[in-house]
Amino acid sequence: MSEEQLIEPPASVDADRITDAVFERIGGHPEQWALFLDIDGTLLDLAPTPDEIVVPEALPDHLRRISGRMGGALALVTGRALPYADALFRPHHFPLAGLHGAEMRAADGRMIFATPTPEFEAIKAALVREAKNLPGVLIEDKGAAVAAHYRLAPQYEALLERRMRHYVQEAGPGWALQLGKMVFEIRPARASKGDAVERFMQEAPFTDRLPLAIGDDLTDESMFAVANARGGHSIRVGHAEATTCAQSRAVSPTYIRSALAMIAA
Ligand SMILES: O=P(O)(O)OC[C@H]1O[C@H](O[C@H]2O[C@H](CO)[C@@H](O)[C@H](O)[C@H]2O)[C@H](O)[C@@H](O)[C@@H]1O
Repeated sequence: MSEEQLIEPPASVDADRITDAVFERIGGHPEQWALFLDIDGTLLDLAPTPDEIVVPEALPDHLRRISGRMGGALALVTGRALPYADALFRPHHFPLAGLHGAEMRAADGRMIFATPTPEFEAIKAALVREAKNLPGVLIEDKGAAVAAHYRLAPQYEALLERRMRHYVQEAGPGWALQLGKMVFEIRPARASKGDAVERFMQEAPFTDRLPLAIGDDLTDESMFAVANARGGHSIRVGHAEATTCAQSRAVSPTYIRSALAMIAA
């Protein structure tokens, strides 16, 4: 047996082949598809802190061109706060769901806002105070959601999870704990990314199209389920070992960006 035969192909090879075929179908018939894109870890490489992400220069224009080819049926669906996510792709504005689906700007510009209650503001303040004693832990205040990041301080993962479970209970039934990549978040319980995709699909220009949902994290699983149920397709970006209901895989945001660049061209 040659050395080459001894090396196992990466698990993602077949999955990427399927993913290639999906992008080819969309490129060939953009009018039949609706595209739902997660941001961190899907369009953008993960960074050590939330504000250190880099938006590759060509990406906003590529998204704009694809959106044009798809008759506007491209939406961003993110855990970020809506204004933050929006600013990333300036000067373009796409239909957008923020805070894991709790706030939205529909294709016609209509807004759904999520407002923090005074009790939730108090919880955020307590969390900020507590994090001062946990060096490296970053608290991201997103208005009606809050994220506690431990990427720079993994030693606090267990402690932080306990504290976030405590705070979400204190916040009451209107709030939910969202696990993510080196982050614990408290977000409004009433909506998910799946709900957001479902809402977009009720309205033009998304109706009667096949949804393709692309994401990399637990929060994206609900939009994969909606895309699958509607006969579309779902792609999970990243390591093959994560359990997912996505129909195919892609290795990295770099892969996703180059596939999108091809459709844009
Ligand atoms: O739904 P997404 O668009 O994927 O947003 C999910 C969360 O992404 C951000 O945190 C993650 O990315 C950071 C930058 O790469 C990284 O430092 C962090 O460890 C990740 O968890 C964002 O800060 C959160 O608000 C989003 O909910």
